[in-house]
Amino acid sequence: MSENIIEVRGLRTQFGRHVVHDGLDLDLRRGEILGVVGGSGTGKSVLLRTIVGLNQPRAGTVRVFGQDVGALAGPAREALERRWGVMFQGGALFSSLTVRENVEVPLNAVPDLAPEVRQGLAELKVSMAGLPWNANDKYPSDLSGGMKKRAGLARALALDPEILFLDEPTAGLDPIGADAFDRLIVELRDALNLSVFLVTHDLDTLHACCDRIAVLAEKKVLVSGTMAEMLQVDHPWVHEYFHGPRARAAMTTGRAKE
Ligand SMILES: Nc1ncnc2c1ncn2[C@@H]1O[C@H](COP(=O)(O)OP(=O)(O)OP(=O)(O)O)[C@@H](O)[C@H]1O
Repeated sequence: MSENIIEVRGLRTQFGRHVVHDGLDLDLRRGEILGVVGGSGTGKSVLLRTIVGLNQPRAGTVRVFGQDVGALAGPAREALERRWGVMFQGGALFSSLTVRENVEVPLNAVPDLAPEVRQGLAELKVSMAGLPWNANDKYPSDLSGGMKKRAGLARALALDPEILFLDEPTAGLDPIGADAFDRLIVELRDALNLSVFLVTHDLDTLHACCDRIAVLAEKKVLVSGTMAEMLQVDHPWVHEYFHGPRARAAMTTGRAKE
């Protein structure tokens, strides 16, 4: 079995009196694409943000590459953070910067990088994310939703991460755009040896991309496993999710064949 590169144990997160996670355990294995699903508000995005250290848990540990994220500070924490890239919902781009400049932002942290090298690296990532050359000089307001997501992906790839976190990458895309994005995720994983933590509601993405699925419910990861294993789970929400009409459509037709 592959090594766990993320291990979340006994995680508790809460905002005021609202407990989002309680006793949550989760693993991400090296090289896999893990789909994280769950009803609205079950804490998928909060889990992503907690793993990357943007949200402070009340209890539990998050270990990435064997290191306790919460216990690291300063240069050690920055070095760990350079090993992952995050694509937030909607791309979370700086509106006053062009696409290339957005992708250059993480590269600014690399010491002694000549401006033309930084620019060239940013352009390479823009192209790897499947954007045309002329997208480099565009501002986020000039981009379609799908292009914004690709620009966000390019920025997440800027520092050659080993782990890619994707928050609802296909939300709001048309079926053809979403299918292309699914294929891009798999191609990038294969080409760059990435491990991918992918928050999604998209059943087609689960079928097309994910090696394993983790279901968030009842404040924890209720079950995790392959799609075949999910289909055997008889918890009411899990059963409805994986056997409902949309699930049947995703299983029998798939977006690519629509
Ligand atoms: N900064 C915050 N302050 C207070 N509450 C928050 C904060 N961030 C998230 N929450 C709450 O935590 C819960 C989980 O939010 P989260 O965005 O993780 O859900 P989700 O599973 O990603 O939902 P969706 O599928 O709708 O995007 C929600 O009830 C949300 O309102």
